[in-house]
Amino acid sequence: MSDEVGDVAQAVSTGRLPGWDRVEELVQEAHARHRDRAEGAVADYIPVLAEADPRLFGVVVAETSGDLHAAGDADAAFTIQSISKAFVYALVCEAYGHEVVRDRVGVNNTGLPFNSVIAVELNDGHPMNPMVNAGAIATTALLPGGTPDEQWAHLAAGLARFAGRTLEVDPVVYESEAATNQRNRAIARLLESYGRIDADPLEVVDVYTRQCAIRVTARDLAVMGATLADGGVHPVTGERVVSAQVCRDTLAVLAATGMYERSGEWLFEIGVPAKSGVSGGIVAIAPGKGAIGTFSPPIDPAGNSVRGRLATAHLSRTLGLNVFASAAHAADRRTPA
Ligand SMILES: NC(=O)CC[C@H](N)C(=O)O
Repeated sequence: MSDEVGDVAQAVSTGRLPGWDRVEELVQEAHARHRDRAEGAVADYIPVLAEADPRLFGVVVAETSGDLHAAGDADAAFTIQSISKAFVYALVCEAYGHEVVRDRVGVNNTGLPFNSVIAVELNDGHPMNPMVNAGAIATTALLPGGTPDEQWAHLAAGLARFAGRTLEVDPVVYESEAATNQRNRAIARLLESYGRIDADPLEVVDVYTRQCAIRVTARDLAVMGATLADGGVHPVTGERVVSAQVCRDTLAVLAATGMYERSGEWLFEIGVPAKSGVSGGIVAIAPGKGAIGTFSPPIDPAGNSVRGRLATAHLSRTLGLNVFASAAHAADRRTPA
């Protein structure tokens, strides 16, 4: 029996996975083991992101009980970037429900980079995937509100409920991206040309650019993710942010598409739904248990933080978070020792 399968067997009899008794130590270990990794490069296509300190590295686990465990630069602020897509998606699902969002935005991986224009063309203008730019822009366009300001207010209030605190926009990152986001504007115009966006595309891109510039910490990401893990109830404030069904739908989409064209590899190796952003954040969600928030600016070619991936993999393995591990356990029970 493999260690992991053995851990799950023990968990079934004790009600708690063994790693959780050492969670504090394991978070420190995940940080210490990967602190000195030098692979990856800081994103520079948004000019100001290139100034990020590549040594920053924070790791936080938030349990659905509200207990938090942090190591390293857990409170360093950075812009949420694409991780906003997961939480805005949840807000839009909450407003319109499963069918509407599935039909308008889609739930499949495009298999192409997050800012691909070809992906839109290949699918008759259907964005397909809410976790890449085209789909996220189409999702933001659906936010409740009659004006961009009202839509922004809905978005900002929703993300604040996920975080349990008010989140600010980083004006420098917002300006830097707003001045250089011609590609996202082109994607929005393309969606418009296919009749996939009803609102003014440039106004939608402005709200989208602002949502990407919201400042968070690894601690915020862990807590926001733990709210999804907890069926939509914030583990610290106790507030219901979205319904349990919305969490289920959002986690399914993250599993399929949250790590861009590496989503399959991520699920295969690490086994938890997750979302990353180009500034170096990752949130990984263990349904019913909690979430891991990591931050470290150097990213791989797909746009996923290198140290964040390694730390999340370590914690998923040692805490027994892989959502498919119970299948291994079921098989093991039927195999005579
Ligand atoms: N992958 C990302 O984090 C991309 C977000 C970035 N704001 C963009 O639209 O290009």
